[in-house]
Order: sequence, then structure tokens, then C-alpha cells
Amino acid sequence: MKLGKSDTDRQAAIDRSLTLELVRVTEAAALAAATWRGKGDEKAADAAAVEAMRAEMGNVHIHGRIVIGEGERDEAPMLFIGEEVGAGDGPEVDIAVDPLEGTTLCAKNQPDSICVLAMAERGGLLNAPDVYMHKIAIGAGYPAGVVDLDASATVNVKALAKAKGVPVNEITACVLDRPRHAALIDDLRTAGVAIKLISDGDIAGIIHAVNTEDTGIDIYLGSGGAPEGVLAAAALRCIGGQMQGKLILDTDEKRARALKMGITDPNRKYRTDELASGDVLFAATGVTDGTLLSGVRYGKNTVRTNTVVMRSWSQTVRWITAEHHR
Ligand SMILES: O=P(O)(O)OC[C@H]1O[C@](O)(COP(=O)(O)O)[C@@H](O)[C@@H]1O
Repeated sequence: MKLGKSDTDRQAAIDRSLTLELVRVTEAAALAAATWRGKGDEKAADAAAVEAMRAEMGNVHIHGRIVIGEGERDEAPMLFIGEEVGAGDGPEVDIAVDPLEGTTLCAKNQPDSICVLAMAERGGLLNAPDVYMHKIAIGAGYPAGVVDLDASATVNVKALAKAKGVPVNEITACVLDRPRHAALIDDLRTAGVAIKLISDGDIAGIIHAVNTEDTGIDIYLGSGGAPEGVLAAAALRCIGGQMQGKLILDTDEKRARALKMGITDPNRKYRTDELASGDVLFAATGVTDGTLLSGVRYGKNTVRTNTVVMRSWSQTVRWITAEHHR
């Protein structure tokens, strides 16, 4: 991975030893959620992940503040927006969490349910309200702006194919399988693109579009949760690639909610480094077996977890398999 000039020129703002502490946090959430795998109860799985993540976060040496979490203080008892987390004896950082991304995937024991956390310098993560976001993402190595949210899907896949030097029918797009994407899916198929439909989990979907050599996916397109968009951008700051996101603020109530969170331009298109800026850490642990990570595995005496942890400043990506004694 190549370092961007702006990354090499600045000092690392977050102590690197925190990366391993984050791994413990997402591991704890995954171990808790895995006990609810395949049991058809999304809420219980999510609650278990939230509680475990919150408890383990108390051991991390930070003055943390949740900017993306389980909702507003009145709707979430733990990991609510604005909650102070961490041991209180380290740097001031902002935290975005999705304690269980793909609650339905976990409840049905389907691929790519993961526990996710990102950490950035204060003010480094967009305080996104819980609304939908239009998203587009591609891997590294393309000129800036080769795809753009304001262009049609057809124009984007043609531009991407040209930049890759392949015919459009060799491009694969990842799209969330939702009725709202019917026209998008039609347009992509008419253009000749192969579509990988996913039932949930667009953080993994976006990371897959950057890991093209491993996944065969060239581009992610469509709308999904805005909080998930910020978390995906945090990952892309570490692994490269391009992403754009635009909040869907289509009612007065949503625009007012966004304004309360400091978003003054409801039509703004955000680049990756505007969704997650400065020094950023990202960690995700697999709950169910997936393309991104293996899920929690129960052995006779040990339980195994798989985690990816990355950092934007060094662009280091670590894959950590841990054996936890029972
Ligand atoms: O299911 P919707 O309303 O289309 O929302 C899409 C969002 O739901 C997810 O698929 C799963 O979210 P949950 O884990 O909250 O169920 C996200 O990855 C995605 O951003």
C-alpha cells in the first residue's frame, strides 16, 4: 500500500498501541453476538454485542466520545451519541461503532455479519444522522473522480471499465438487494454488468469493492445506512480506494435532525476523507463466516476469532486470528 503525501507528512495522532486494544473490543462484541447466531433473534444478538462492546471499551486508554452509535441518548441505553467511553486516561478521540453490522445476517447465520469500530482524532468522523446515504466506491489505482455519485450508474460503470481497460461486461457491481434499487439493477444489467446482490451488510460490501483481487467486485453502488457509510469510509482511509457519500435528507424532519448534528448543506457530496479525516483506526471481527472474515469458531477448549485492524497513518492492515481459552 502506498502512503499518501499528506499522511507521510503528518505525525501519527493516535498511539499505535491502541490498535490492539480496539481488537479486544470488537472481539468481545463478536464473541457475545456469536452466541445468538442462527437463533432468529436480531434484537438479542445486537443487545449482546452492544453490552460486550461497551464493557470492553471501558478498558481502552482513551477519552472517547461516541459520534456514531446506537442512536440518541433517549433511544439507546448504551453507546448512544455523545456518550463518553474509555478508561478516561488517554487521547481525546471520536468513536463510531456498529456493534453488530448485519443483525439479520447474524440471526440467520448468513455471511459477513461483523462487529465494527472506528476511532479518529476529535472531529475526524462525520456526525451522520441515522438516515440513508447514496454511496459509490471503487478500489485503488484509478484517477480521482473516475466515478461520481452525480453521474448515472451506466456512465460510471462505462468509465470504470475504460479506466480498467476491460469491457463493461467484465465489471462486477455489488448492490444491496432492495426494492428501492430496482431501477439501478435494471440499468446495470442493461449495461452488461454482473451484479452481486447482498441481502445486508454494506460496510463489508464497500470493502469488497476495494479488495477486487480477492472478491472480483469492482464497484459498490446504491443507498444504505449513513452511519455504515462513515464506518466504511474509515476503512477505505486505511486500505485505499475512492468513495463518495451523500446523505438522503428528503424530509424537513431529517434535515432538522442533520442540522442539529452540524450538517448545514443537505445536498453535500462527501469524499472518503471528508467522511473520515485525520488519523483513523478501524477494526472489525467476524461473527458469521464471510468473504471478509471468518466467524467465531467454537473448539473444545478454545474459541477462535478473526479480526482485521487497520490504521490510516501507516496504512498497515493486520489480520489477527485469536484463540480465547474458555
Ligand atoms: O435494510 P435497509 O433499511 O435497506 O438499510 C441498509 C443497511 O442495513 C444493513 O444492511 C444492516 O444493518 P443492521 O445491522 O442495522 O440490520 C446495513 O449494512 C445497511 O447500510
